[in-house]
Amino acid sequence: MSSHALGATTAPTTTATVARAVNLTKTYGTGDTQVTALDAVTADFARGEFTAIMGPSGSGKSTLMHCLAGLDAATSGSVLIGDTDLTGLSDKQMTALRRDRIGFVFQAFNLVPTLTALENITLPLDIAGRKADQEWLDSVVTRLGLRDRLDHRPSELSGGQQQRVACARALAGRPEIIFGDEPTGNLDSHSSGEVLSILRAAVDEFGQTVVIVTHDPRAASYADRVVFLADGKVVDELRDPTAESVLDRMKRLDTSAVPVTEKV
Ligand SMILES: Nc1ncnc2c1ncn2[C@@H]1O[C@H](COP(=O)(O)OP(=O)(O)OP(=O)(O)O)[C@@H](O)[C@H]1O
Repeated sequence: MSSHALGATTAPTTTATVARAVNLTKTYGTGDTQVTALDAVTADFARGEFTAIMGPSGSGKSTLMHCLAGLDAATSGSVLIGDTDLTGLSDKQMTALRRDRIGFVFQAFNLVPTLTALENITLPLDIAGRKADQEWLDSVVTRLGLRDRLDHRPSELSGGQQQRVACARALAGRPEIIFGDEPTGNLDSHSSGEVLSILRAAVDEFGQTVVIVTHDPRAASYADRVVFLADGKVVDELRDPTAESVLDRMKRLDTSAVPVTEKV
């Protein structure tokens, strides 16, 4: 690993908060069928921190992540990535922001089947017309154990290897923040552990900021902080989680819990 990569900070902005949701509300539908997916959520995500978002099914986890990542627009409230308020950005500006400043890891890997692992990793940079920082790319590929897999197509890789390629793709452009929507949802426990260790290392060794949605207390235990949602509200937060402490909070998570948005 090059000293270039170790301890590198990647975010060009000056604030310690990389992503911020302020009073974020998202409703679907109207009238009797209206659903409030997010109910005035305020949450900060600090640079160099790994956060897991948890909560019962339907509590708004994916909606929150999609709004934070500029994949979905909130009904009211705002989202900031660094110093940029996403509210009011044009589609073109939003596309450029997602491409240049955000990395994604999805449950379904989302690799292009006809491209090699290396071509998949550099695809977002190629589309953006940006040249890969070769030293950075080398350290990411080595750290993720993909050096001898770069010529393989996704169908020639295991699920865990495919997700490692997706992690490398997310890291390649040195984004300000990486979002993972159940990134281990399709993996066995061994491959899950590998991918989570990589996301952990991205924070510890590369200075990245990572936010994942997960249902798995063991996955959440890799994070520095767990934010719990229920009924579209932030209802709890846990620092330095263990699988046991997360499971315990999940059991106690009651939809009537008092929101503690001010803590987040
Ligand atoms: N496109 C949509 N149209 C209507 N309602 C939606 C839509 N997307 C989400 N919802 C509703 O918003 C609420 C929050 O959904 P969301 O997917 O964010 O929850 P979640 O916590 O991620 O759930 P899960 O753990 O099951 O994935 C749910 O009641 C859901 O039914």
